[in-house]
Amino acid sequence: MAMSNVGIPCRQLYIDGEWREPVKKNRIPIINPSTEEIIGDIPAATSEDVDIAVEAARKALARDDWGSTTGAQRAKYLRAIAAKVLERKSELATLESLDSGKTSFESAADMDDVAACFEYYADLAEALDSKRKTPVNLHLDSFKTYVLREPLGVVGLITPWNYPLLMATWKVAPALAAGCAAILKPSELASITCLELGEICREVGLPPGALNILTGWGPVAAAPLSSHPHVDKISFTGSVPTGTKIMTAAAQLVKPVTLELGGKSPIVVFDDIDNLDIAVEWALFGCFSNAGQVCSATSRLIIQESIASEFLDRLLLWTKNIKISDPLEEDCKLGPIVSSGQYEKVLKFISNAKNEGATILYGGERPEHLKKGYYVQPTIITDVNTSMEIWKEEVFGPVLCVKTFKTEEEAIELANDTKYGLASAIMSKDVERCERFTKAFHSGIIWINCSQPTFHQLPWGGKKRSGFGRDLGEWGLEKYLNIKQVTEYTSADAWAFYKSPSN
Ligand SMILES: NC(=O)C1=CN([C@@H]2O[C@H](COP(=O)(O)OP(=O)(O)OC[C@H]3O[C@@H](n4cnc5c(N)ncnc54)[C@H](O)[C@@H]3O)[C@@H](O)[C@H]2O)C=CC1
Ligand code: BAL
Ligand code: NA
Repeated sequence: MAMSNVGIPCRQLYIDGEWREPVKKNRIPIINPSTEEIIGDIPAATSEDVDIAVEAARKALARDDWGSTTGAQRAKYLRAIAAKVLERKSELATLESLDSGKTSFESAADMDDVAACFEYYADLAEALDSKRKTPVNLHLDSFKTYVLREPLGVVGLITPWNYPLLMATWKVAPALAAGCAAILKPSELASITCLELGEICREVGLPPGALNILTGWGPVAAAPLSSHPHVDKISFTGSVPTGTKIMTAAAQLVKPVTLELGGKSPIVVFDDIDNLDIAVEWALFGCFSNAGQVCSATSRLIIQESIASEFLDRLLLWTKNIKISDPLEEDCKLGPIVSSGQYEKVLKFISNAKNEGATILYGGERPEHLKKGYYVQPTIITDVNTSMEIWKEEVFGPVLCVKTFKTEEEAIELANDTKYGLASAIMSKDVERCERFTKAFHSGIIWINCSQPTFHQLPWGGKKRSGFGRDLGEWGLEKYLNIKQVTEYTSADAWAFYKSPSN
């Protein structure tokens, strides 16, 4: 097994620019999914800590050192954070792998993306200064009007474990760029790197309270954010049931939410593709990267009947070639599932599929050479029908289900046959067909001749049960801004709607 000499830092909650022990002093063990061993612990916040953090955030907004900053000043903090992430890249990537089971390659790529995302929102923060006040010309002599873009206020950012620091960054970077004060609640299954973000913020001198980081159990440490009267918005990435709870709690206060939830995304492969292996690799990457724990994973392969048999043969060869190992081992391409709970859940999906009559073409079990750790073989399931659970529900593991089609109409019907609407992919060399599918797919993200490449300049989010609102790009910044109209009466004349008593 690959050994790591990176120590797990022991941290407290990051509140008001300092490390603070949680009021109830509880901690949660950190489990390395590759060894099943406890490798440290994280603080477990409760509603008492949430109250303290919200108060710190409110004070930060009221103080000049954060509340009156220009975008250019905030950009300096964001760039300093990006630089520190890169400085600590190798250590942070190892911590991410130890905590979540991500392969070292994927963790390192995440850290690059984290730094690039902070840099990107630094640019947008600077650009905000010239857009902060936009005059609107009504062509009236008696009125002067303009629109202000202001920070929305205190925002609660609740994030998952599949890309722990990256998903946090997708929310933290734009929230800080906008000038909000934020409370980040990462997943209890993988919080280490998010706590290190606290240390980085402390080191770069981010004003106290601008970002607070509370680790802990969702219902205890995150739910109070959704129902807190002084939290102005929730941005969430995670499961549909939790998203529903957050929206329900927030609705009581008419608090805006952004929800980035699950998916069961299709990848449609046509027989006109030039190169089978290239398409096979995208299908593989689309469902097995990050061990399939990707909200946008293209976990339904919809393949044209005429090439199905040849395609599946190649897919099988490529799948057998995937190195499954401790995520820190060189060339590892598939690490463990994040936790025992998620591991059991994935295996249950596979056994349910079998019981419902599907065929496990490959995988479906623990790899023989790995006796410990939450490892699942990359799994390909055929003989699937559209009423089966495996066709309908998000697995969040390396499990691909396959269906064939004959006509374009059938393909699009199968692709959209889902309650989710996050992403859709098409593989075809017919440009017009790709355009037709781009229009016909019911989702927020379309991939043409690829699956999963994600760029922080582009909007990220879905429709239907995959949620609403967008992370990333300029859309990811807008949602942390309050749009305020200002209307000034500039005439010296009376308004003269009422009859003046002095006449
Ligand atoms: N869209 C995505 O990227 C993700 C989807 N999922 C889906 O969710 C399934 C379950 O994974 P979980 O870790 O249990 O997801 P989850 O949705 O429960 O967890 C995500 C975040 O929500 C928090 N949370 C939990 N209960 C909460 C509550 N009542 N109020 C506010 N926040 C709460 C958690 O602490 C965590 O920070 C996965 O199998 C997968 O299908 C999970 C992670 C990411
Ligand atoms: N590609 C990362 C997006 C996600 O799984 O949330
Ligand atoms: Na962990």
